[in-house]
Amino acid sequence: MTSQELTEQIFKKKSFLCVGLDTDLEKIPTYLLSEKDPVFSFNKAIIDATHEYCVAYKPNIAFYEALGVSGWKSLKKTIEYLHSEYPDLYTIADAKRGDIGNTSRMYAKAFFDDLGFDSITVAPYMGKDSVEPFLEFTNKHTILLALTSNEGAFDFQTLKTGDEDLYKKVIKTSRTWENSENLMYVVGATKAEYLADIRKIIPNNFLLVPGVGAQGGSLEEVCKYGLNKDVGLLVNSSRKIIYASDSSNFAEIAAAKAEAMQNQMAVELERL
Ligand SMILES: O=C(O)c1cc(=O)[nH]c(=O)n1[C@@H]1O[C@H](COP(=O)(O)O)[C@@H](O)[C@H]1O
Repeated sequence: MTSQELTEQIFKKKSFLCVGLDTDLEKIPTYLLSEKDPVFSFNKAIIDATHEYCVAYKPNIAFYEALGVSGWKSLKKTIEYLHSEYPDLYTIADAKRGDIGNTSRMYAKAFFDDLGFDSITVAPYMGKDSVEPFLEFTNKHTILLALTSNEGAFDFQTLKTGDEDLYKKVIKTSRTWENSENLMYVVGATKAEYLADIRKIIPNNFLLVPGVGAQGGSLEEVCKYGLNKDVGLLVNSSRKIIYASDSSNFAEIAAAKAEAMQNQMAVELERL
C-alpha cells in the first residue's frame, strides 16, 4: 500500500489507529486455549471486532517467534486473513530487524515477499547498507526506530553527536539513503513533545507512534505536536485494546476501546 492510499483510508475512516497484535497465550481468555490455533482464533476475533475503527494492524513478531513453528503458522494465518478479508488495512511487521546488507535482504524477503506485509520496523544502528535492502521494495515501507518509547531511549538516542542528538542525526542521515521516500519513523508517544522538533526535520513522513495506553503516552499530546496536513501519524495501542477484557466478550470490549480512540481521533482530524 502506498502512503497516499494509507492517507485516503485515514480520512475515510476518520482514524489513524493501529491495533497491536501482541498476542500472548498467558493473557488471552483461557477458554480459547482448547482451540486448534488459539493465537489465530484470538487475532481473528480482535480483527473482526475492531477493523472498522482502525487503519492498521501491527503483529509484534516476538510474540509469534516465542511459540516456535506454531507461532509462525499463526502469524502467517493472521496476515493471510487480513489480506483476504480486509485488504484495505495496512500491515506492519514489528520485527525491529537490521543486519549486514546480505542478511537484511533476507529479512526483507521474509516479511515483504513471503508474508506480504506492507511495512517492517527496522533498527538503524548498523547504518545505510543495513537499511537500504528494505528500501528497495516498491510500495513497501521501512519504519526506522528514531526515538523509542522506553526509558532506555535516553541511553543512546538522545546522546549528542557533535551538536545534535543522535536520533536527529539518524533521521537526517537516513534521508540521504537510496529510496528514502519509503521511510517512516518510530517516535514513542511517551516523548510527544519531541515531535515538534522532529516535524521540523521530517514534516511529511509518516510516523508510527506506539506508547499510548499501557505505557502512559497521551493521544492529545501526540496530535498536538505530531499531526501534519495529511495526518502523517499511525498511533498504536496494543495491550489497552486487545486485553481490555479476558471474558467471553473480550472482542466486543476491545472494539469499544478501539472505537473510543477512533472517536478521539475523529475530533483531532476535524481540526486539520
Ligand atoms: O516499534 C514499535 O512498535 C515500538 C517502538 C517503541 O518505541 N515502543 C514500543 O512500545 N513499540 C512496540 O509497540 C507496542 C506497544 O504495546 P502497548 O504498550 O501494549 O500498547 C509493542 O509491540 C512494542 O514492542
